[in-house]
Amino acid sequence: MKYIKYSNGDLMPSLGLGTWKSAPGEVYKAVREAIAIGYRHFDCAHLYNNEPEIGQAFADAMTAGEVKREELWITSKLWNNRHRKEQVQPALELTLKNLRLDYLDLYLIHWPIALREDVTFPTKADEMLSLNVTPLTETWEGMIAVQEMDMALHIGTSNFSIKKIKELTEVTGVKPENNQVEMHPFLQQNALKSFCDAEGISLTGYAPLGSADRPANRIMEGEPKLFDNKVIKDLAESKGCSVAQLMLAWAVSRGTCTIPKSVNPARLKENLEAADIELSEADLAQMAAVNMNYRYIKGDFWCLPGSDYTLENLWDEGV
Ligand SMILES: NC(=O)C1=CN([C@@H]2O[C@H](COP(=O)(O)OP(=O)(O)OC[C@H]3O[C@@H](n4cnc5c(N)ncnc54)[C@H](OP(=O)(O)O)[C@@H]3O)[C@@H](O)[C@H]2O)C=CC1
Ligand SMILES: O=C1CO[C@H](CO)[C@@H](O)[C@@H]1O
Repeated sequence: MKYIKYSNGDLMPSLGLGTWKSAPGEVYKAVREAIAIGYRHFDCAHLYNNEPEIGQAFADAMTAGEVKREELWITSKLWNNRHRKEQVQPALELTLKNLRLDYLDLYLIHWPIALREDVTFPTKADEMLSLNVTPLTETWEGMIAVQEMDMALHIGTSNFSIKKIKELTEVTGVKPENNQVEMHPFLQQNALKSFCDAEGISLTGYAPLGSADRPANRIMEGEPKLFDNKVIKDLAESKGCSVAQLMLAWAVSRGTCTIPKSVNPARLKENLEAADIELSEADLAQMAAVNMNYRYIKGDFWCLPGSDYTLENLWDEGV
């Protein structure tokens, strides 16, 4: 396993397990199996509605002596309807209770979007809060406070643009330590990566395999398919690995972290083993050429008519 080093020396395993869409009833088994075969990094979120079951799996694995808390890297995310400064601590307390933990390794602001407290997913503009009313810098101050209380050892953002990261840093003087964004061979995030590399901010890539199990209404007809790409397929064949493994090895080789989701024992193993596949400069150059800045999770679901959220001010620097 490769690791990403934080400024205090903490090490985040470069490959972790995603848990969005891992359904209650199956996520417990998946997490136990993952721990048993060597996963040590788990990506969670309040939104995923499965933190209690994941917490049970952590607790049982620790009781069984399979792993110690300090050997695990556990990330979770603040949902959009708890963006007021004073809401951050109670939101994190609930996540910690559900996950049966005393602290998180990393806590992220899930989206640069603010919602009314009683709304999980908005269907109309008046369920959203303008960033002029609930600015991201206010949410970030709440995140800084929970880090100071050691409830989260590290804090960061998700789905944040360069512009929004700069704004947080300029206003509060505290830089996010990690930004989690969609990233895979079709969306290589080169500008964001150069910025984060220069600033010492680690990047985690979500949907590293293209998120084929996302809700059907989020799948565009005719969208490009990573698993059908000839360059990726040929290179995987020449390396003697699967297409999924090549994409994960690519993410790890370029110094980013990747969090593929699976609830299938064979694929859990296949994905974990990808972290140890070495790619040459020539392999990386071939993969670089596959980029098409294609985003599967478009964020258009936030852009409700009458709200002040648009795709332009969500992504700032473009897709
Ligand atoms: N911060 C954010 O806004 C977001 C964060 N995320 C995080 O990122 C994680 C990963 O992204 P996600 O959207 O789940 O999508 P992924 O790109 O990880 O794809 C998951 C799909 O790929 C399948 N799969 C897994 N391994 C393989 C393999 N080796 N070969 C072929 N198919 C495979 C899974 O099926 P099966 O389970 O049956 O193996 C599932 O259908 C999430 O689970 C979540 O933790 C995701 C989206 C947004
Ligand atoms: O992590 C996530 C999973 O899916 C959600 C959408 O349905 C996203 O909002 C979110 O970022």
